[in-house]
Amino acid sequence: MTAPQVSGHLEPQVFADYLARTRWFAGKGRPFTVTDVRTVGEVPSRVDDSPRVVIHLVEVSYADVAAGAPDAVELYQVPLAYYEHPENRLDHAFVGWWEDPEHGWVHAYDALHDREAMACWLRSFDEAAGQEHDHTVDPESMLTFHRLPGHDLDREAASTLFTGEQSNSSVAFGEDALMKVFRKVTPGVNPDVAVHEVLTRAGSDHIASLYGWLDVLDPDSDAVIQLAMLQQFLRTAIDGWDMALGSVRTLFADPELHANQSGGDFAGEATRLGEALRELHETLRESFGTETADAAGLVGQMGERLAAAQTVVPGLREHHDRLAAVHARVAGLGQIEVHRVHGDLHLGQTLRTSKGWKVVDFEGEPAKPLAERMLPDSPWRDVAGMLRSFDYAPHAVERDRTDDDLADAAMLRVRADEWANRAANHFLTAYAGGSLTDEQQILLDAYVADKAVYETVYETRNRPTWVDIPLQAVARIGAE
Ligand SMILES: Nc1ncnc2c1ncn2[C@@H]1O[C@H](COP(=O)(O)OP(=O)(O)O)[C@@H](O)[C@H]1O
Ligand SMILES: O=P(O)(O)O[C@H]1O[C@H](CO)[C@@H](O[C@H]2O[C@H](CO)[C@@H](O)[C@H](O)[C@H]2O)[C@H](O)[C@H]1O
Repeated sequence: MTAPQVSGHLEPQVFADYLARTRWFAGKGRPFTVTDVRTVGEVPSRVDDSPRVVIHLVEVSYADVAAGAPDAVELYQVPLAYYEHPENRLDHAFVGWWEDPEHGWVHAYDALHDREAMACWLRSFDEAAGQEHDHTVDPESMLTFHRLPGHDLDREAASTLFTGEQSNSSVAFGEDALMKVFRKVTPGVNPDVAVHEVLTRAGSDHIASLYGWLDVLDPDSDAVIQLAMLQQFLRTAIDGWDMALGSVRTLFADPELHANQSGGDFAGEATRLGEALRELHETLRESFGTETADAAGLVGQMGERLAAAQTVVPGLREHHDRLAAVHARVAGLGQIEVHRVHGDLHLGQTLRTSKGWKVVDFEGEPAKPLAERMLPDSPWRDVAGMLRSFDYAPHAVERDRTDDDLADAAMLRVRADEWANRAANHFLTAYAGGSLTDEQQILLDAYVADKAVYETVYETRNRPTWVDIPLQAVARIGAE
């Protein structure tokens, strides 16, 4: 079976120009060329007046690394809505136009911005229901819409594209469902889909249930590529990061009060978050099983990560010995338990709903290769991620302040530490069911160090003005 060809002139430069304008393209700071544009399928279920919705995979090659390096080539998904005439309402999502010998003039727009195009997508998911859980809607295009049983979609729901800071693109369908379209795609299973499928089947209370996903058999790699995921829309949920910032702002508004006296005290939520993570890890253990890993190997990996990070963030060098000493204590633990974990947990990946805390986005750290993100790891990696987030929240509020009253700033620094320590203590006690054992503390300290090092690289590359937050944390590690 061959992929359907869109004839005409799909100029790579059209896609290069568009990628450079998007939030989600991760190669904006690098010298890149679009080296291939593949058409992998057309979303079916059109009705009168709907556009053709054609899914393209755009291959991007980078000139700043040697050919063959892991990050020398990336693949991005760009679904386009094809119209015969210009659609002025979609000017902001215009990608390009060309003359197609078969279909005449094509005016192409990013399909995620277009309600007509998204309606085709939703209908395709809806039509996949009732076929056990797996139904090839259009064998010609090799696109497969999968559905899990248990939820009837609202077929008429209108789409709204999320506008937040995201590495992928999310579209809400009314109040019913949320579709995440993966932008940077990799042949093979996407961990977000895989983990959500298992946790949904296990009935976990701490995730948004998976309703379905879309994949395609890519003729070039001869592998399945997962393109999108449809899940429960937690429409009334509040982002954990926003909640934490709100709590800190309330504390800072009246710095005479201690964190435990503040009206916005976060301790109760931190406790509930700790309980939620404990239950989530239990379900992950039961569903995926556990293994043991050699602690010395872990120390080696952390050391390699630190060495690589120092080339990006030279300011880490002066902290190397203290960080390495914190890592080294893990070696004495022999074998440690590992299993499937979240892998990149922070407050921005948690949502507070009326039914408790939910965790989203199981893709792992975006910078890691897919194969590495699928490996089992210690649950203390997730715990450490949350502790780092508790440190970030007050410092993020502090850095936004314009008030230069020094006495006040010193007081706020005390309150910032108080807030972070209080949240961490409540979270840890709830997670561990009491005090940590020596072994748990050693693992936690090492993962906190490892995460802070990762963050210095992440911030240097993505938000250089934030890098002081993890650098200050690194300076404290092993020094107390
Ligand atoms: N099921 C959901 N219901 C409501 N909001 C969600 C849901 N899943 C994610 N979100 C919101 O969308 C944002 C982006 O989701 P995320 O999965 O982290 O995307 P990305 O992979 O692009 O970072 C999250 O920060 C969260 O606020
Ligand atoms: O959400 P992503 O999977 O894209 O995670 C990446 O971006 C996060 C920032 O959006 C980054 O998190 C860091 O900043 C957070 C505050 O914005 C803070 O709460 C986290 O503790 C801190 O690590 C994350 O590391 C990165 O992988």
